[in-house]
Amino acid sequence: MPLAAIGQMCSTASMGHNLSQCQKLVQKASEAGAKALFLPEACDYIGSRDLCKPVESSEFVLGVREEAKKYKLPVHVGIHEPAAGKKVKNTLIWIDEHGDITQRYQKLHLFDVDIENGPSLKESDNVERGHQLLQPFSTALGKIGSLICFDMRFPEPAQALRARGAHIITYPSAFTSPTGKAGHWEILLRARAIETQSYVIAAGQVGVHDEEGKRRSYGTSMIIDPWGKIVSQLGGDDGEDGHWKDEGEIAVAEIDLEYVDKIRRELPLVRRTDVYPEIK
Ligand SMILES: O=C(O)CNC(=O)[C@H](CS)NC(=O)CCC(=O)C(=O)O
Repeated sequence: MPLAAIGQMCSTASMGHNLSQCQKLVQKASEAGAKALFLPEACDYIGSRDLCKPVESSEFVLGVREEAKKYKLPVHVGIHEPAAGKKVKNTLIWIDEHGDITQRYQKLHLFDVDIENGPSLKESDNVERGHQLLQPFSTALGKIGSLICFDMRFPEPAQALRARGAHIITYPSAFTSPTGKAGHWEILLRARAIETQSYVIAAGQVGVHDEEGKRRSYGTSMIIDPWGKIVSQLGGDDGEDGHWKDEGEIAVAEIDLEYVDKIRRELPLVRRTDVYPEIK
C-alpha cells in the first residue's frame, strides 16, 4: 500500500531558511518511500508580506519544484501568491513528480478572530479569499480534496469534496497554539475524517514564527484514517513555554483505499436534506 508523508516545520521571515527546511523534508520523505509529501500552510514565509512573489519567480516555489523533480516525489505545499491591491492569496499547490505545478487551491475561509487571552488575528486584512473548491484530483494515493487550516471548522467543504469523489481531505495548517491546546485541532480533524469517511492528512507549522513570539503554531501534524483513528502523528507544543517537538520531522502512514470503500459500504451516511434545507 502506498505511503503518505507529513512534514512539520517552522516558517519564518527568511525564505532561504524555509526552503532549506522543505528540501530536507522532501529528502526524508523520499528515503521513507512515500508516494507524496504533505507540507503545512504558508511554507514560503510567515509574517513578511514583502516576500510574496508570483510562483514563476518565487525562489521558494522554484526550489521546492526542483527538489520534487530530483526525488520524483509529488509535494503538496502551502504558499502565498500576490492578489489584487496589497493582498495575497493563501494558496495550496500540488507539485507533481516532474516538478510541475498541476493543482492550485485558494483558501476559502479566512481566520478573523479576537479571542481573550488567545490569538487576535484578522487574516482578511491581508488575504483575499478564494471563490471555489478545487476538484478532487487523482494521485498514487487516491483522489485528494484540498482545503486549508481554518477551512477545517466547516464540515460543508469537506462534505462537498467527498461527494465529488475525494478519498483524502487535506488541511495544511498553521494552527494556533491556544486553539490547538483547547482540543480543536484534533477533534475537528477526526470529526472531518469520520463524517466524510475519508483519510485526513493535516501537516502543521510548529513553533514560534517571529522574534516577538506572537505567532505560535501547535504542530501535532497527523494522518487520520476513515474510521477516525490517528494512524500517524508528530509532536508539537508540549505545554512548556518555548518547547516544541518534531520541527523538521516527517511521519508516514499507509493509505488503504479498500478500507475507505469498506467503511463507506458498511456505514452508509445518507443525508436527510429534505428536513434541513437551510444547510446547503
Ligand atoms: O498566511 C499565513 O501567513 C499563515 N496563515 C495562517 O496562519 C492562518 C491565518 S492567520 N491560520 C489559521 O487559519 C489558523 C486557524 C486556527 O488556528 C483555528 O481555527 O483555531
